[in-house]
Amino acid sequence: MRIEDVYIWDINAKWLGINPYQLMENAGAGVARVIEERFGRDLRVAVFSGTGNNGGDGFVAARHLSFENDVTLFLVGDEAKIRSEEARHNWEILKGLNFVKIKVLKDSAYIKSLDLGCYDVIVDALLGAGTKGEPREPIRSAIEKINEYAGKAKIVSVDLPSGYPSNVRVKADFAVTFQWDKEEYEGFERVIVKIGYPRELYHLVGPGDAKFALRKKGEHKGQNGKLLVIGGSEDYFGAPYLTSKAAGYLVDLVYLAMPEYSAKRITDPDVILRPVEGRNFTGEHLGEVLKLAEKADAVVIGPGIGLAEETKKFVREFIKRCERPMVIDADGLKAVAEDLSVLEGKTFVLTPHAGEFKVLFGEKPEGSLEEKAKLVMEKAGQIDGVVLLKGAYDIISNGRVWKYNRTGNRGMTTGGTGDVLAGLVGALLALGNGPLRAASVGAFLNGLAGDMLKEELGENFTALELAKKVPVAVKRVLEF
Ligand SMILES: NC(=O)C1=CN([C@@H]2O[C@H](COP(=O)(O)OP(=O)(O)OC[C@H]3O[C@@H](n4cnc5c(N)ncnc54)[C@H](O)[C@@H]3O)[C@@H](O)[C@H]2O)[C@H](O)CC1
Ligand SMILES: [K+]
Repeated sequence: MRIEDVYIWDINAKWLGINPYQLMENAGAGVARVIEERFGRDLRVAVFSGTGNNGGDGFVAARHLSFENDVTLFLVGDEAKIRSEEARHNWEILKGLNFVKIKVLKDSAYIKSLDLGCYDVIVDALLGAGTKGEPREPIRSAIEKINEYAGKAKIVSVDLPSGYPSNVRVKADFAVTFQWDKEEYEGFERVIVKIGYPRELYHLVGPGDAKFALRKKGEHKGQNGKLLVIGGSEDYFGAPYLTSKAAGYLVDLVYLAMPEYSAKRITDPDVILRPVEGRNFTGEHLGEVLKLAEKADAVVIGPGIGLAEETKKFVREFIKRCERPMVIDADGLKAVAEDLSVLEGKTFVLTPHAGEFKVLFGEKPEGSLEEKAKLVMEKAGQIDGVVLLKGAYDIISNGRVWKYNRTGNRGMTTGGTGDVLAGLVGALLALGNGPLRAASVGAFLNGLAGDMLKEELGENFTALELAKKVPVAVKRVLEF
């Protein structure tokens, strides 16, 4: 688990109804419990809190410790800067207590002259996962002051030693970190306390994942993703259009390569058409379409592309030569099913429904969510890529972990929602997300748009309406 997962889990926990106050209470209580387990009671404790949630954990720990210990809380910084509701809530409680002494150290002048010689334990709740760069004043002076007592007082850091990973960091005896160890942490002992996360959070895709996936990379045109959609045939033009329309809400530029025979049916200015000669894709189009892919950040291939032998060969040849992350969807999956080796060394997401999964891997996913997830994980591992199995609960795996998405409703069975999904996954790849996150968040947004449509129209809506609902779903996520 990485530090970034902390924020994703917190948002997803909130989405499950676990509020940040509970997490902070459990975090602070955990710190207090470990301190008393390790050092006993009747301690003289100095808690140093910053103005972020790391400090908030310190407020909670100070309150819990005050029950059987002598506690002084040093707020380092301006109390007006205490940011989150849950930290402020715990600060206000502390200010109302006589049995916790509070000293506000607004700037480093007050810190340099501090004498901490009388304390048995010093709690470092200055900086945590929200640290950016070298510690700035007055936090920096507080870190240096605490370090004067390393080896004399016991020093316990909340979540991580403040200042980590810079060299100006608290010399803690250990850190009490939350729920799980983080792969970025090293060089200090960690004691892990759980703060109430359910197992669900390992697997459930939520607004936390989506918020991270939707971060815009740059301000200039084209920096926020360019997607190439390859699809359409003499029989279908709607599918690749839906894919392109949906993607257009997330990335700057969408190019749609399709046979000119059906391309003339597309008049939407949001989609940049790149028609190819004839009625279906064939090997003769390979060179020009690979060139188009070079100018894109990601590719979706398959929607409405048809099952002509020549076309399936084109699809396999294209995949073999394409150097961009790809979504392979719909008829493209059937082309790939005939020779999975074309996927070797590629970055890709396959987006089968149960029937296409069977065509690809020879067995239909059956049984409980976990049983299906294990099968998806096994197959994704075999082809070393990401498989998004669409269903009432979408299941996503990269062969090592598995996620599931539970947004969406029966209205999504209408034709074309898979095309919309492929567009969202492709767009998220083009925004720079890895295939697991792109597939997971694509499924989440697709279903969320469907749920928002259902609120308005009931369960009868078209895929084009679904595509047009994407920006509202994105807005809902960013406001969460
Ligand atoms: N799920 C969990 O693990 C939980 C963790 N909790 C605690 O929350 C902190 C993260 O809180 P956050 O507010 O995001 O950030 P910090 O408190 O770490 O710091 C932000 C604070 O500090 C200022 N700041 C940032 N960088 C610097 C710097 N280099 N120098 C000086 N000041 C800096 C910034 O302006 C903010 O004011 C996590 O570590 C846990 O302790 C939750 O309480 C419970 C769930
Ligand atoms: K800390």
